[in-house]
Amino acid sequence: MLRNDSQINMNLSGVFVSGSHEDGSVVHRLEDIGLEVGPGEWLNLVGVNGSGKSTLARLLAGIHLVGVGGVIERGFAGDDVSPIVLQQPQAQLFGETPREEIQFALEWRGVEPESMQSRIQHILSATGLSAFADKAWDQLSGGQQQLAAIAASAACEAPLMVLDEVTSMLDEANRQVVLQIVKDLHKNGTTIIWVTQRLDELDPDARTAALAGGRLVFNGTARSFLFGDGDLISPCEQCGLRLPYMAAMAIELRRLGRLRDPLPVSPAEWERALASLGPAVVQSAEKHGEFIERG
Ligand SMILES: Nc1ncnc2c1ncn2[C@@H]1O[C@H](COP(=O)(O)OP(=O)(O)OP(=O)(O)O)[C@@H](O)[C@H]1O
Repeated sequence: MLRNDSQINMNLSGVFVSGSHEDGSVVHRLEDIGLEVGPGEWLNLVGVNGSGKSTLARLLAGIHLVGVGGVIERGFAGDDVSPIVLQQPQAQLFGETPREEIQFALEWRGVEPESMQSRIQHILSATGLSAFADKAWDQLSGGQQQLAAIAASAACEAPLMVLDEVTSMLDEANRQVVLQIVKDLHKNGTTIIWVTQRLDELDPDARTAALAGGRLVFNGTARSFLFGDGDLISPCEQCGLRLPYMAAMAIELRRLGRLRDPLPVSPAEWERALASLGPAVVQSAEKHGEFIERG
């Protein structure tokens, strides 16, 4: 394991990233970001398109960006660039096959040759890529290439891993595979930065930071991001994001006096909440059933 034992938080203060458009006008990709990330945390990054999620994700991974200013202390994550998986895997593949990709990642992290083969086999099998391990990229689908990029990053077992909308091109089965791998890494102490547009996949208690126009506009739990603290318009809606169907239903049921705070978010919480409601509500929820079935 290459984990850094340091317990020092990662800390960003007054961070900005500015650039310029082709016509020379200045664009602020990030402005005045103050954010702390502790070792072992899971931090969701959310926001509409162009709000600055990918820029912040790259900064947190330790990638140097042109036009950056402010204070960035990487604490437990150390000085090395952390494994980062992007939405478009093609942009980051170095090897010619999934096996090579994973091997390159392990070599980059300085893993001893003796443990390399077992780690490669383990992650190939966990991602369901064993049968495709030695195929060239042009024989693999976009989703399989994405899985290979995730496998290579996960195999590193680094103190921090950044995933930028990595499930957007995966089918439901592979999305679940990836979520499980990342959850297992998190359980073993890896800090996770999870950029997502899928608000229905947020764990209710996971810290969630929301960006709007390059600024950090919310930093709290996913539950309070979705429902607010008695606000008329929830932080989620204030950011211009649409509430997931189930969250909107929970708010409506609260308005009707059928549910009380804390409102349910996870499938397990919904099962408990639905048990206390009448069959009409349950049928309506089941019509939008994927969420319930995942429980
Ligand atoms: N290389 C770049 N140079 C200059 N401006 C950039 C560059 N990359 C992104 N931007 C601008 O910075 C802002 C934030 O972009 P970023 O990709 O971080 O947003 P995002 O929230 O990840 O968007 P999306 O959800 O569409 O991926 C946008 O206004 C974008 O146009």
